[in-house]
Amino acid sequence: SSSGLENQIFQYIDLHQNEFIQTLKEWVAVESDSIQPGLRQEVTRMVELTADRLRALGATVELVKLGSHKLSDGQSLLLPPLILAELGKDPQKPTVCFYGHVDVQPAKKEDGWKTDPYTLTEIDGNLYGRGATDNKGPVLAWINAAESFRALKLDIPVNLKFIIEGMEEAGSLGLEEIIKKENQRFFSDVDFFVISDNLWLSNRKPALTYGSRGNICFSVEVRCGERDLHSGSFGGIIHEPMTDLIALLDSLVDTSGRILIPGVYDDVASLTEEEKKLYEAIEFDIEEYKNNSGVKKFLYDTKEEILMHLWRYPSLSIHGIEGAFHEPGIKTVIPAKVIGKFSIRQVPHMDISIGEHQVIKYLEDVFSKRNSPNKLKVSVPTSAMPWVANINDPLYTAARKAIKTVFGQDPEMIRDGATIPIAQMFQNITRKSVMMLPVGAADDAEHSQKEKISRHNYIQGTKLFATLFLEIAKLPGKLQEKSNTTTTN
Ligand SMILES: NCC(=O)N[C@@H](Cc1c[nH]cn1)C(=O)O
Ligand SMILES: [Zn+2]
Ligand SMILES: [Zn+2]
Repeated sequence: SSSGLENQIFQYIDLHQNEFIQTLKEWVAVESDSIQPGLRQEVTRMVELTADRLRALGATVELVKLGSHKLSDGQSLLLPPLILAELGKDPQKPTVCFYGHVDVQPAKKEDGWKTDPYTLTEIDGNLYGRGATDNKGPVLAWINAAESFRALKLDIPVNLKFIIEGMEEAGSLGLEEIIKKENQRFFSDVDFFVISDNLWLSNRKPALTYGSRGNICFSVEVRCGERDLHSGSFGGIIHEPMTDLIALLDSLVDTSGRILIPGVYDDVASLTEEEKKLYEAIEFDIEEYKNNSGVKKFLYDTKEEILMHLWRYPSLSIHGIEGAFHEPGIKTVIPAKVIGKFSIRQVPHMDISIGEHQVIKYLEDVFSKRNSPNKLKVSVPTSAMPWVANINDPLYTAARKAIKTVFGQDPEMIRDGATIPIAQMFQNITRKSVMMLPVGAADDAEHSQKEKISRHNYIQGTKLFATLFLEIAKLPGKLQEKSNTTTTN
């Protein structure tokens, strides 16, 4: 149950919910798509808008330049700056660093959205819009939580730090270098890292996340010449790049979802009896999860198999083909250059560099058997490591308590099938505690045409973060440890 202080904060949050939603609407209106080069300025504008909001909160904000990156056509494009901000610097208080991203996946009304993706629209308690749950809503919920303390003239019981990026959906370009560089400076006094960039496993039951899969993204280019050709004048007498590419892509997974690249499963962590029991104990409604996807049948029928194939086994997905004719209608062309995009979600203890090598070698072998004179080029634009944390860490204890207070129930302890590149970077580079605390529900349709966050989850999420500040401040040991360090220094 909640304390008087918590009730005061909750009441403030409830009373101001429409203002919090209005800000989310302003953020969703910015088309901060980090994938399409033409929208890069909007991502930068979104980062600046976020910086303004943090300054209004009283935070000190640094905008760190990340340089530029090379596009597949050789052009170089400026990366949006990264935000490092801090609010409070009391050596007696623990320091919590929050990570979030304000870039979004691409979205167009024509993709099949019922509402305009960049106009946050409330229908039956759900707020639809690109970025509503991934990740603008959760970032704002954290800011709203801090703002509520300040508006009530209450002391925030923890020091807050923020790292907010604008390139997450494109693979967190430039991020790792900064974390390494700032480890001894900006991150040196951070005690806890909190990431809120994933979803619950259920539509209603809150969750706490202690692991995520990594990802290796591949680009497979097949080219026959400089320009597209008329399929009447050349069809039948040349080796077509698209035919080669489709054969390559078709060689990657079998109909049971098994990856066909030799060696890919070799290093995957073996399943212990103890781990097996974890899956049995989880509450997971297969029908609900299926409904959320809109798909009639999954590759697996049992809860245990489904969860293991999302969390602890690798998967391979084919995302698209650049250069392929994809518009409605007919265009009788032979594309001269096509680039297939696929990725492998990596799990502990797979090795990225071995994985890359195995995949490239396999594609070259398959291609060589086709006796095609076309040029094959395989590259790895981005990769990220999987992450698993220790759930006995005090940070998880604080979060469990906060969840119980706000939602009246214990969280499901889960891992995530998606990738948050920064999770493993934080853990590996800083050696501090890292936790993912989702506020969105399983039916939020991240990356899809019906992305939403419910009003309930957005507002309760704001309360959850405010409660987490209070719970972290109550953790034993930390204060003492900190004041000891201060005295000895
Ligand atoms: N909400 C997190 C998310 O969607 N992350 C992306 C990150 C990524 C991985 N490879 C390229 N981008 C994801 O697809 O998991
Ligand atoms: Zn995200
Ligand atoms: Zn995402």
